[in-house]
Amino acid sequence: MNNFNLANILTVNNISIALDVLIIWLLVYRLILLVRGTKAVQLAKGIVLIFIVRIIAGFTQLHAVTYILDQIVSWSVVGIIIIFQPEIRRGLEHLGRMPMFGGRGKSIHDESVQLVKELDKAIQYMSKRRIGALITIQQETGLDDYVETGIKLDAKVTGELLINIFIPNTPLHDGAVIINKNRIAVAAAYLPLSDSNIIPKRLGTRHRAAIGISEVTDAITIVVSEETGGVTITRNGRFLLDMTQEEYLKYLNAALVPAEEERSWYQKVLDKIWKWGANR
Ligand SMILES: Nc1ncnc2c1ncn2[C@@H]1O[C@H](COP(=O)(O)OP(=O)(O)OP(=O)(O)O)[C@@H](O)[C@H]1O
Repeated sequence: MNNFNLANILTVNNISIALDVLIIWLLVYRLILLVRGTKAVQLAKGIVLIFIVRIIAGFTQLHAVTYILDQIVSWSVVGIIIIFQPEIRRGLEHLGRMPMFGGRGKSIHDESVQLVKELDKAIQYMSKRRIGALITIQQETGLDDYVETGIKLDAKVTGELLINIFIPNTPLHDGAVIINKNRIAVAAAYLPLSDSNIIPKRLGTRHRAAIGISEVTDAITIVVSEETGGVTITRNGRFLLDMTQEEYLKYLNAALVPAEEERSWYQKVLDKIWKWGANR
């Protein structure tokens, strides 16, 4: 009965199996976050379907179907790399920006502080003058489907540019600005409208669009109301209405600015190894 032995469970083999599962789980999780909200999801569903049919065909000994599906599967590796190229590139860029790869953590922090500063400049200006604005900041989920609907800018985020975009009766003012990786990807983008019935009636389509995008992605969206000048932030289907400057700055800093690096011991060791390698 009493044969429970921790040493038997914590074998190198078991630990490596657990690590294996954990790493795969993390990779799949990050992949899902990356492709959520993009057309890649439909493609992923198709791939899963092919795999299911392949397994069934294997069990039921449908040799011709198995052969064809095997060919498709082996060629689809090349296809996947081509089709998912933007997502793969984004993922690798993300990896490359990790602090241990060249210690760029500080500059990501500084860039985010600057982003919040520029957003604040624009929000203050537009709020005081009742210039309506809709700004969506991409997080983990890809926003490619919505970026496609806008007019490409790929410009540095500055308060002045944001203000200029939303000046009424100018070509870019209608729709949303989408910010990705601290750059304005597009202006005049169309966001999905929420059909939630908890949204106050006084809020129109600009706010519905901001809540809509927050329901289907993890993006953070800022709305400046044309009617009241009120500032609203939406995220994960929730909205914070009529925020003061202090409130939205606190929110944006917490959500967008990574903490100044408090490097753990293993990160310090990795940094040292990386720098040692780079200096050779
Ligand atoms: N689906 C959408 N995607 C992006 N922008 C949108 C969308 N729907 C509306 N807008 C923007 O919102 C503007 C209309 O705002 P509307 O007055 O209906 O909204 P509101 O929530 O009442 O905001 P406000 O308080 O600023 O008036 C449009 O001119 C357009 O710029």
